[in-house]
Amino acid sequence: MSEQTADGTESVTDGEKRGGFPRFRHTPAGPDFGRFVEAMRRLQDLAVSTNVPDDVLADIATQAEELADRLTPYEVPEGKSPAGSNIQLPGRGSLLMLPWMVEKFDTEGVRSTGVFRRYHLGGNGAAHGGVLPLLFDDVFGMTVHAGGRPISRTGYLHINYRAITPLNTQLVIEGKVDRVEGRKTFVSARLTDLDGKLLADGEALMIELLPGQP
Ligand SMILES: CCCCCCCCCCCCCC(=O)SCCNC(=O)CCNC(=O)[C@H](O)C(C)(C)COP(=O)(O)OP(=O)(O)OC[C@H]1O[C@@H](n2cnc3c(N)ncnc32)[C@H](O)[C@@H]1OP(=O)(O)O
Repeated sequence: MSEQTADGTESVTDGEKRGGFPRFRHTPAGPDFGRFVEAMRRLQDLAVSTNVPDDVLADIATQAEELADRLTPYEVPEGKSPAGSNIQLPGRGSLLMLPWMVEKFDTEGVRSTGVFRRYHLGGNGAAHGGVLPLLFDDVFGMTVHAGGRPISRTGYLHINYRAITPLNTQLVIEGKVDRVEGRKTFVSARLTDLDGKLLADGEALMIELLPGQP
């Protein structure tokens, strides 16, 4: 059973095993949303890879402020933006997520492919170590969802960095459910290059939320 709330989400009763999570409706991305997100990603890449003369930067900063001012009137609550729920877009349309494409999403697991970009640089051409847990955690969340398990939160996340993760190189991550024990879903994933070389692997415990848990 669920109830409609004022902001259009549905609050869900205990029996639906969603903890305190509201049920959000999918917000479809319009025809230019993917283009917008990719343009923002280019800006992120350039923001960390350019050294702009002061006089030019003053003008660019003004333009960036103007762009933010144009977007501000359209702010919406969590779950009401196209960002995050459009699986046909890189990173499901979320600027936070790696711009990877989901190629497989079913009870056997999740497979996603893509590249780490300049924005994700750690040092000496390799991806920042902190970006990999973001990728793994998101794949684990999708793996739980694709596996038909209830809304869960990450209890722990363990990553083994097996080799340097290169930028601008097509890579693959595959996640699967290993076992289920009551509220606990144990998941694992492997990040490889297209030749199958293992770059990182990880495992996590995803815990089903109890009624009312945030
Ligand atoms: C197209 C659309 C697709 C959309 C896809 C969506 C993708 C979204 C992707 C986003 C995904 C992002 C996801 C995110 O990033 S979620 C954000 C990161 N995670 C959190 O913020 C979680 C914070 N923690 C909590 O909220 C609570 O601790 C929870 C709710 C998780 C459990 O607190 P609760 O009080 O309810 O439970 P419990 O403490 O009785 O424990 C229960 C059981 O678990 C065992 N246990 C607990 N912790 C550990 C541990 N560290 N190692 C080993 N075991 C552990 C414990 O022993 C017990 O076992 P047992 O005694 O029963 O055997």
